Amino acid sequence: MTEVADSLTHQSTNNAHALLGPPDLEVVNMTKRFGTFTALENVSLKLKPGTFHALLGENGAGKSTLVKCIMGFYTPTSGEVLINGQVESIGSPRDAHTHGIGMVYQHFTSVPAMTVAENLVLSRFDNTNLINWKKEFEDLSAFMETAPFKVPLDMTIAQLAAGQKQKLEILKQLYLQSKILILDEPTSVLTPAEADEVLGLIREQVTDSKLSVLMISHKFREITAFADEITVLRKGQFAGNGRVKEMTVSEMAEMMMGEKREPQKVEKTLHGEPKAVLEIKDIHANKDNGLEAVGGVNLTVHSGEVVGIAGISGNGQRELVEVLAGQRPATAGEVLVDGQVYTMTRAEMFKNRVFVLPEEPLRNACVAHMSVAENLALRTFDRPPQAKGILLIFKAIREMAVGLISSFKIKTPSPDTPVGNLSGGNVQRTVLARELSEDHIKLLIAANPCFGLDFAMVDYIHGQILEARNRGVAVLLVSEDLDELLKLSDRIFVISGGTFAYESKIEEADFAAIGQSMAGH
Ligand SMILES: Nc1ncnc2c1ncn2[C@@H]1O[C@H](COP(=O)(O)OP(=O)(O)OP(=O)(O)O)[C@@H](O)[C@H]1O
Repeated sequence: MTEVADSLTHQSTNNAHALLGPPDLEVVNMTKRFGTFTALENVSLKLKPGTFHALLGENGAGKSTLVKCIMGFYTPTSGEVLINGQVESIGSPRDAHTHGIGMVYQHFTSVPAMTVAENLVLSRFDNTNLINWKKEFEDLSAFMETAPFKVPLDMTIAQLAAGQKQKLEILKQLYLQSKILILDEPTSVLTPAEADEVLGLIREQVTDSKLSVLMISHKFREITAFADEITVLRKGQFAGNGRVKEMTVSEMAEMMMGEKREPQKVEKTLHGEPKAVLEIKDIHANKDNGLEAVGGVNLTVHSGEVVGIAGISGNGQRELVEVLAGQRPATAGEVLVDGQVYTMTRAEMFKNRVFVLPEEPLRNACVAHMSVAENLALRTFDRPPQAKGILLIFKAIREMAVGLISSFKIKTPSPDTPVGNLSGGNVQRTVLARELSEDHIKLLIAANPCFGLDFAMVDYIHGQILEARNRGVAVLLVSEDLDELLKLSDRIFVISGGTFAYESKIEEADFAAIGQSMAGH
């Protein structure tokens, strides 16, 4: 295809979409089975043009399965998608795109080494062989002029902060002329201020009838601030819907859980004389590309204390946690536990009773193709009672798994299901169950422990962390959720550019100063 013809084809598809407002989207009696397990049963939902619709439900309720059926990632077992009243067969995200439907994921999908402009052009579904970059750049500049947020076209993705990356993911969909945006927990990597900014700008597009939005969210604050309507799923079935203005948060929560639940409150209590448990001394560590990620940090966590580390992702906190978990070498400095040099081997972790909840548990703390029971046993499989005779092993592993599945309410078809088949929140529960169920923890290092969990589970985990603290456990909590840090921490640090930019006792913490340090000012 010639440059001109190619460019014309692209423009004509764009223009066809651009002139129209969002279509009416309806899901009718959608059912999706995985083998004998029914993840979604007869669910219907209406997304009226120019509305902001939130999709709620506990972990494993079927939210992602529903949107994946709409997007054509999954073929529904039965049920239909209607667009402007017409039954449409959507067999792939490309089909969804031709109907103006686009999805923004929890995690970024742009190519880090390429520029914003290159990523935008690459995201198009046309089979472009030849790209006229001069023309593309002009078109992109014109698009950026009218876009609700600005991201510099010539910067590489690696240079962008998390907030800008998420804005780019949304811009990509606007560039593709998507009229229906499906957002899967879009703010989980943003600070509260960034989340409000991004959702506020999307809300304006919805109010102007340029977009419709279907957003999966666990955050009631965002739902009440930005959404018009909700649909609630429970155990794969429709549990209710309604207009946000006419509902209270506890009514929404009740719809999700099927029962009224009061939030659990754990008070902080004073523990005996605090002892230094974890001492981090001038630790340096590199990123995967060899550049320095952690530039010399010092920190002590005492028994009976939660020390929080706030920071926008990409400021060295991931690498610091990986050093502490024995997954990345430190280039300088040392770590002490109970005053002794600590080398993070599995044997030392066991001896010192150190427990780690890393980020992205499916990648860092699970073996995706192994069963839930095997993953729950990863810490203890080589110790009695799980390691005597071969039969006893399986029996003990299974018994332990059944107990943990029940107490941590892990939604899994069976203990033998591969952990990779569980919903995101239930993978997180599996790792939490394994790491928090031990009675004898001395030091707990947790990175974003509540990422992607529903409100009831967040409440439960917060309670577990505080109870551990009250028992005298030293807790290092690394989180991108400031509300969580302010609620749980006794002292708070902000990491920015690989060093601590702020430190305070929680009673004296200054919210504005924390925000500014996070932003690197
Ligand atoms: N590919 C798959 N194979 C087997 N079971 C699956 C598969 N995908 C999802 N499931 C199951 O379907 C159920 C619904 O999962 P889904 O991911 O839709 O939940 P969700 O509401 O999005 O949860 P979360 O809030 O935790 O992301 C879960 O019990 C999950 O284990």
